[in-house]
Amino acid sequence: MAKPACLIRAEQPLATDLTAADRSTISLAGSASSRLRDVVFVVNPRGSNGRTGEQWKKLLPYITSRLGSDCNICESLTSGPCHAIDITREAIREGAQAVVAVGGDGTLHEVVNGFFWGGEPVASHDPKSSHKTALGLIPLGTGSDFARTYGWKNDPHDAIERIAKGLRSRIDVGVISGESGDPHYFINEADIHLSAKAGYYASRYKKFGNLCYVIGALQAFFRHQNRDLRIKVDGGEWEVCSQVTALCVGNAKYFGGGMKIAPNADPSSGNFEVVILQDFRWHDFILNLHKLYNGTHLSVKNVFSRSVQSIEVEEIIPSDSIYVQSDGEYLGFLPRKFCILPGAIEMIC
Ligand SMILES: Nc1ncnc2c1ncn2[C@@H]1O[C@H](COP(=O)(O)OP(=O)(O)OP(=O)(O)O)[C@@H](O)[C@H]1O
Repeated sequence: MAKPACLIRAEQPLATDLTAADRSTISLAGSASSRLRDVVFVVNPRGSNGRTGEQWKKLLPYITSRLGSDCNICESLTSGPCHAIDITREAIREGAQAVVAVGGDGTLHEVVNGFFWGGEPVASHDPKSSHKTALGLIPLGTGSDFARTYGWKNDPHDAIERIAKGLRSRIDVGVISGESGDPHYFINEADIHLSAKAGYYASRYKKFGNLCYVIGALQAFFRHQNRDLRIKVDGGEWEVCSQVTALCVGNAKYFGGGMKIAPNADPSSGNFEVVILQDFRWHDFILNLHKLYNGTHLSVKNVFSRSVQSIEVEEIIPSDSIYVQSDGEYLGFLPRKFCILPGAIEMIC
């Protein structure tokens, strides 16, 4: 079975102390003023197959002119997977007004994980500080699925206007715990089995844009076997879910580059929408693909949806053939429990 590219462990003590190199990646693009609050832009130059970095270079002068009189613009380019987590933690500790993820869902996922450490929200070093750091997003990824729930396009100018207005809304965050108990956070979707395997393969074909998800799904069906799982919802009794093709825990509506998998999910509701596909074959997937994209698949035979605050999942016969991803990032283990943290982050919406 494939190994995850990077395992985010929010309790890793290493992450508390940033190296000088980490600090130096946060640079001020405008003229810094101590009166103004910092807005830290965490940019993945490799997002969308390198297009994010190119777009960012053109965007920075506009951001400086649009926002520079109200805040210190801090630019921080990530050097590789997981770097965005450390940058975010450091920015929050230094009292940033906002940390803005610039890239796709993977970058947003890492920034969200940077809002937590040791199972707790990260706080400013300054005990007198009363403000909370907000999360912002300039969606510039391949799928940019989280943004779709809000109707946001990959249009950076719209995103900059949202940041300029600065309206905040509390949104829920999902927390995943494995056997070791190390928490791992997600903001969009966590999903198990076929869809996660499809996402894993899709990541190899990002140069084809959104088509990567269809290629990934077709490849995932090759040698795919549905699995019997048991689930426990909101601490109730264990229930058997036979022949599960995919189980999706939606905090927001979309995954896989625009599939509206959890059409009733709302990141401000305090609940996940869990959608379970059972006993699907590749031809069921093809026949219902248009319904998955427009969110009308809940009426299809063997598709079940429910609103939950927590769900525990186990394989009835343990195997190492179950793929799991959170926000499109491959996890590499079947976590025990998915719980909602209501209103855990203030987002610039
Ligand atoms: N400097 C870097 N070099 C290579 N990979 C990086 C770098 N910085 C971040 N990454 C990794 O790139 C991955 C993908 O980035 P991102 O999600 O921004 O773009 P995307 O995959 O094109 O978009 P989407 O996830 O919306 O489909 C992230 O998971 C992150 O770990």
